[in-house]
Amino acid sequence: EQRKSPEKQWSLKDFEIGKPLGKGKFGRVYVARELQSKYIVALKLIFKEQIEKYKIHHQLRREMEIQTSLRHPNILRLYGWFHDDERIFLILEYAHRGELYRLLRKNGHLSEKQAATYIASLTNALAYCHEKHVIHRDIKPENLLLDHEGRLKIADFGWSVQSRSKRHTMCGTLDYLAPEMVENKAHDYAVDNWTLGILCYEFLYGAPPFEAETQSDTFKRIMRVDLSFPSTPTVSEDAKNLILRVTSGPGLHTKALASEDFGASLDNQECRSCWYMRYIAFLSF
Ligand SMILES: COCCOc1ccc2cc1OCC(=O)N(C)CCCNCc1c[nH]c3ncnc(c13)N2
Repeated sequence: EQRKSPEKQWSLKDFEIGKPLGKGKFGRVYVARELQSKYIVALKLIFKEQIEKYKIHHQLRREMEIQTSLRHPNILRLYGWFHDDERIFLILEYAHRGELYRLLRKNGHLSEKQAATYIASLTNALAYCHEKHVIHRDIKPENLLLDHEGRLKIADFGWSVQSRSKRHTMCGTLDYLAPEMVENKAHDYAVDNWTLGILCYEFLYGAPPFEAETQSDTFKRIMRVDLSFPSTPTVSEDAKNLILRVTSGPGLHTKALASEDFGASLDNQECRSCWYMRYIAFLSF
């Protein structure tokens, strides 16, 4: 019978390390070339002592299992991993044009067409994740990358969870968190939908809608959904309606969550959430 080839055991000697691509909370990312195939990848190095110190074994293992299982054009591939005495190495798809964040900061804000393209890619990637019961929970511009064709890739599923029930873990930077997250309440797929609205606002205006001097002020603004549209740059009514509709989104889902048969409703919740996401994708063209 066809024998499955044993998983190749990679090691550092299989790669030639290139320039650093950036430094994250738990590790650095480098461009690298696999010597045999000459294939260009990104290598993320995470020091084991950091994993011990921040006790992120489970989170990292869950993230690696999730990202390895996901296959979508807008989700950065995790091809495999290996480790030596002090480091873990993630072998990742390389995004040649780097972080969307830099493009946003360089241009100040994006055109509606560009914003709509990225939001549609994000929506499709998140709808795919939700169909596989994965909630990302930490979508922010730093984790959005662009490949050599300018196609959006979501990286860093550090806070993602395989979810069949309510989640209670507090995570993510405050700016992008939905009300039920900042209230540390049970949350579900809708939190990623909410973040789409926040990102859409940031793509079009150059800053997230609830930015404030202090975290507690941002917290209050999120809870009040205290969102307003500056007079410049000029943004179409359709785009504003999309943002308003999605940031009122948690209300829709929260009603379903509040119902005592939450578990049962989860299935329609999922299909509602996926329907909702596809609807957003349709709207954002
Ligand atoms: C536990 O970790 C899970 C995987 O997390 C990541 C995978 C790939 C990443 C970044 C990831 O996490 C975020 C992070 O480390 N930074 C914000 C610093 C580096 C920014 N990368 C910039 C970059 C430029 N071209 C790239 N092509 C592929 N991957 C890249 C980059 N970065």
